[in-house]
Amino acid sequence: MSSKARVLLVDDDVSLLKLLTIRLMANNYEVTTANSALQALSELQQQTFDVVLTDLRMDDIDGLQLAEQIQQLYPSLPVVMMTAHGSIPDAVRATKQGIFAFLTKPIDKDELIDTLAKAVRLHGQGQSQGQQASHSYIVTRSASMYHLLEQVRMVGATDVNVLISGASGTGKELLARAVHESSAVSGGPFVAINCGAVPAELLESQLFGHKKGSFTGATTDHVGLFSEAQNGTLFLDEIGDMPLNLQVKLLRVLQEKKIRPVGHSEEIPVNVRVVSATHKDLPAAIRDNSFREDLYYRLNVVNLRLPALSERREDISLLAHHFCEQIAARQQQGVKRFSDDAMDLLLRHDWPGNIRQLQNVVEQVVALSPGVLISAQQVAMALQCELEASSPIALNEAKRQFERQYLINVLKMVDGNVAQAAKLAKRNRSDFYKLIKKHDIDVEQFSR
Ligand SMILES: Nc1ncnc2c1ncn2[C@@H]1O[C@H](COP(=O)(O)OP(=O)(O)OP(=O)(O)O)[C@@H](O)[C@H]1O
Repeated sequence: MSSKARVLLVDDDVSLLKLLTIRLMANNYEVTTANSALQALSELQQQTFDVVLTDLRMDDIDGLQLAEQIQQLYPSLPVVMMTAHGSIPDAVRATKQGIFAFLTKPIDKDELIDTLAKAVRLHGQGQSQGQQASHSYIVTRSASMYHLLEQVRMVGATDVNVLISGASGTGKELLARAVHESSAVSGGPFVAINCGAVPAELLESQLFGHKKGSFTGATTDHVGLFSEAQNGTLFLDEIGDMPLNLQVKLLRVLQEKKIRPVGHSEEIPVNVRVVSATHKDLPAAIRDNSFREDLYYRLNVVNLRLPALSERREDISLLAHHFCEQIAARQQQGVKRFSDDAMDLLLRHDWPGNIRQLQNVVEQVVALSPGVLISAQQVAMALQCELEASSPIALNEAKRQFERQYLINVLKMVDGNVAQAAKLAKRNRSDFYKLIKKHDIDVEQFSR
């Protein structure tokens, strides 16, 4: 993203727009112009800004009404108002409305630059309207997310365990990082594990470590993730998938703040903040006895619920633009933009896969758009592909995919040693070889 502060300049006097643009660009601002309040509101949907500089008197919607809208939609975005000489009553009204400052025309160059610099610095510490200073990587303009980030800031000051709930792709890992960043252990490591993606029999050693020779495949000592996260945060994603026997062990670790690596006789003290997340309904899992109630209360001292993207539609355009900027920065290209029709399609979509799905769609359309402007047709095609990709697959195909992933996970754990992998999977070696062959897996890639 650009390091220049971004100004949205609004005036229906085109010659003044030109003059101020030159002045601001000469002072290292990135300027976008709008010759009406309506155009300004449309720019605000497409892009992020650090400050809005607007004229008071305009034809359709005047500067005060525009400021009112901005305050409702982007409460942290400062507005600086330009007024004609003599219109002080309006200007006073403007200050009362919480407008950052007013400048009297003809605009004094030094006062202009000075005021804008203060606005950018003081309001949002240089963050754009979609972001909050302390969580600059969480892009949002939604009131419910601001509320959530405020809760993150508050729990950050404590050392309580936090459970994040939310559908897949809503940003649970990002929020867990935000908890870590705002905590007293932010200088320590942030270590994440997806409890659902590791075979149950290996999860214990992944978490607590093991001693060489403590089980088949344990060819070296292994430092577990709790030790890796010492004096930092351990993020247990998909905690609802943790097997019951391990839930008991985890509960003990949380109570006693000590771990016992597999095969070790001694316990090791640990100082780790645990943040966990799930897309499952844990109270329902407690009712059907697949999740322990005592562990639930230990983990869920504070619950942070991430809303689905469809519950914060005001974030769609902002996130879409944010992802375009990320791609541009990564590929060192100019930023592509959505046509109005294309944005309309994004705004009307339901996003069952949430932000991750939006990110995929933006990646696709940016890659396939020949010009700077992304068309509605391209968005429609990408959404159709996503729909096809997310339609349920046949049971046989699902089994095949699971089996393949299982084999890969087990082989990874034992650095590609087929004999050990076969033992872990409780299969004889030749059966295991047949499975590897069936799935066309290259074992070599797992050996160190
Ligand atoms: N508010 C946000 N601002 C910017 N990027 C976001 C935001 N929320 C999510 N993302 C991005 O969307 C992607 C998905 O987010 P993340 O992995 O945190 O979701 P998740 O809920 O943990 O997903 P899953 O349940 O599939 O593990 C990531 O690339 C993340 O960086």
